[in-house]
Amino acid sequence: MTAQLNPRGDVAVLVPAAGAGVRLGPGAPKALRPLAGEPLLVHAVRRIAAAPSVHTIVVAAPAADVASVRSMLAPVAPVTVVPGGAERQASVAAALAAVPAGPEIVLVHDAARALTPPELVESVAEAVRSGHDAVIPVLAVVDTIKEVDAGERVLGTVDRSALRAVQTPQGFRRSVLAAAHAAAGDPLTDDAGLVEKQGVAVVCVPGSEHALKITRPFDLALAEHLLAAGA
Ligand SMILES: Nc1ccn([C@@H]2O[C@H](COP(=O)(O)OP(=O)(O)OP(=O)(O)O)[C@@H](O)[C@H]2O)c(=O)n1
Ligand SMILES: C[C@](O)(CO)[C@H](O)COP(=O)(O)O
Repeated sequence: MTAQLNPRGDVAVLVPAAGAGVRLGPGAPKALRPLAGEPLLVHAVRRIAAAPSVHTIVVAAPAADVASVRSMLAPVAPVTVVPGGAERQASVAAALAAVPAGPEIVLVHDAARALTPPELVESVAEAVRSGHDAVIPVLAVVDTIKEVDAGERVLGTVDRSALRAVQTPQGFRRSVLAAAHAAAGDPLTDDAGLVEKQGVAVVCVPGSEHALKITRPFDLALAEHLLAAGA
């Protein structure tokens, strides 16, 4: 059954899904690879669509797969699909350009974080709604972190108490994200980085273990187990 989005919602979610997935190994573009029999992108969009505040979803798909992604997502939720770019940043910019008038909160969410719970979408959106210009979900860093030189010799141990591992969805006041992308230079790995460069304060909210980014084969295996356990 196709999920209905909320016409009175105030949130647009951009879903960059155009990456190759090199670190996952050879195969189809990562967002189209199966997890428990369905593409990662289907899992991701289903969870976004279940968040009550979501008004619009725009997916940036691999350019060669736009038509097939449209057909694939039609039974899941009403989405707009645009061709992505060579870098994540370009994919996000393409999706942002396709957001209709209305939503004043924009979230950017990796298709690769396919098991992200709808509650995290809502908590990031609510933090923006409450007055923050830019919000990122984070987890504490659990390993000891070493700084090393080019020869893998340890230079020192980093104080991890001030470090955070950053997830998506990242949430922004729409005008703030648009201005950051309009001013963007060399590609950065996340949208909060662009906003930081504009001098905008970025605040953290608690992330979710289920929002792991499926990057390497182990992550895919872990996601299979999490799904089997009810994620
Ligand atoms: N040109 C790109 C590159 C990445 N992404 C998306 O950005 C998200 C985060 O990127 P990552 O998980 O690192 O994906 P890949 O770039 O595909 O991974 P790799 O570096 O292993 O190829 C993913 O949902 C990916 O599809 C995108 O839309 N367009
Ligand atoms: C946006 C992101 O998922 C936050 O952790 C991450 O920065 C994507 O970067 P990657 O280099 O494509 O893994």
